[in-house]
Amino acid sequence: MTRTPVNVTVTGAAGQIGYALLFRIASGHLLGADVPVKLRLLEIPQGLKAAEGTAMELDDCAFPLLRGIDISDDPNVAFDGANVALLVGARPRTKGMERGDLLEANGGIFKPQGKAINDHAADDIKVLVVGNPANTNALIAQAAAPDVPRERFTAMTRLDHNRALSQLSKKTGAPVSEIRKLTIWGNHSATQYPDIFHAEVAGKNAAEAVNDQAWLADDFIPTVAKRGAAIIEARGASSAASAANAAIDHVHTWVNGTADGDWTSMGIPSDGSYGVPEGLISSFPVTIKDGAYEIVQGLEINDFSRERIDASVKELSEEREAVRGLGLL
Ligand SMILES: NC(=O)c1ccc[n+]([C@@H]2O[C@H](COP(=O)([O-])OP(=O)(O)OC[C@H]3O[C@@H](n4cnc5c(N)ncnc54)[C@H](O)[C@@H]3O)[C@@H](O)[C@H]2O)c1
Ligand SMILES: O=C(O)C[C@H](O)C(=O)O
Repeated sequence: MTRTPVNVTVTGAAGQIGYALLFRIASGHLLGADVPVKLRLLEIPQGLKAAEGTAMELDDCAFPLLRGIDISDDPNVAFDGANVALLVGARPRTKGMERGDLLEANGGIFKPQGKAINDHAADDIKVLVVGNPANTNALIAQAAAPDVPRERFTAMTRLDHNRALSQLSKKTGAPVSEIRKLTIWGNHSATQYPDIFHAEVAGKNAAEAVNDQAWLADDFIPTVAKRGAAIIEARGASSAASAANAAIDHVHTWVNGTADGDWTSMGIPSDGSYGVPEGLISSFPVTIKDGAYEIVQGLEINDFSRERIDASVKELSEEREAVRGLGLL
């Protein structure tokens, strides 16, 4: 049976994450080995030539699933008919820039993109925001798209989730495949809280298996939370292939579901669960079935976790207030 291609829009397509992402989307890793895709690349005018070069390389791969590539600097064109949107392009923080300036500059990107999604995307649109500050950029785009169900706007914390899996695997010696139910709570920032109290390593409670509070507080949590900065320090550029990989994982799991007995972490609009104020786009443990996610309910949150979740959520609330103050919500 011939399937209709899925339209996948990628913003910031000429950037370093874009370069690591597009080939994997075109080869079937995003949606599945039997799902044809059409790529819609959005760039700013200065990025168009490089995006065209990437498109030439995509052509040269002769990917059987790739049914077309369109390139534009107009969000209204790039999001037309989009089924999946990966919002990667963002304004990076530069020297001397205050947080308010950064939020304002990103408002200038994510507000018009949200409006273009509202006006032109397909009814089943799923949006993943990767560009930082990802959670609040997702909130800005969502606010500009009142006709799109709000749960379709998500922010990426899957890279943090994957980083936490890897660190826990190194500590316990168990392969990543034997670790389940890890959670990233809060913001994709240094305040995020990677939680192993409900995680399992080879079927045993992870916190009990580790049994090392000092490692948890002084090594694991800061290593995961500050990994982005450590990569920048080491590479001289922010994470790209691992970020692209996490974006693939995020959408693949959103479309295909979580495994039985496991969950994943996604930045999603809060429904008030776990004391996270309603509407904030915060990371939660989620299970996914038939393309719809649900927050895992009923987890007992100990004092150690509560304090850290609250700190990250406070930061998200402050970011929301700041963009409200800028008239972006
Ligand atoms: N959530 C996460 O886990 C995570 C991880 C890594 C990086 N990031 C973020 O992802 C973003 C992209 O990273 P990168 O390394 O690819 O950056 P990059 O600078 O290499 O590429 C960004 C691209 O976006 C383009 N761009 C800028 N404004 C645009 C707009 N309005 N429309 C379309 N394109 C636009 C630029 O021209 C550039 O080509 C950054 O904000 C980075 O901080 C997030
Ligand atoms: O781009 C950054 O500031 C870091 C990035 O969000 C990461 O977690 O690697």
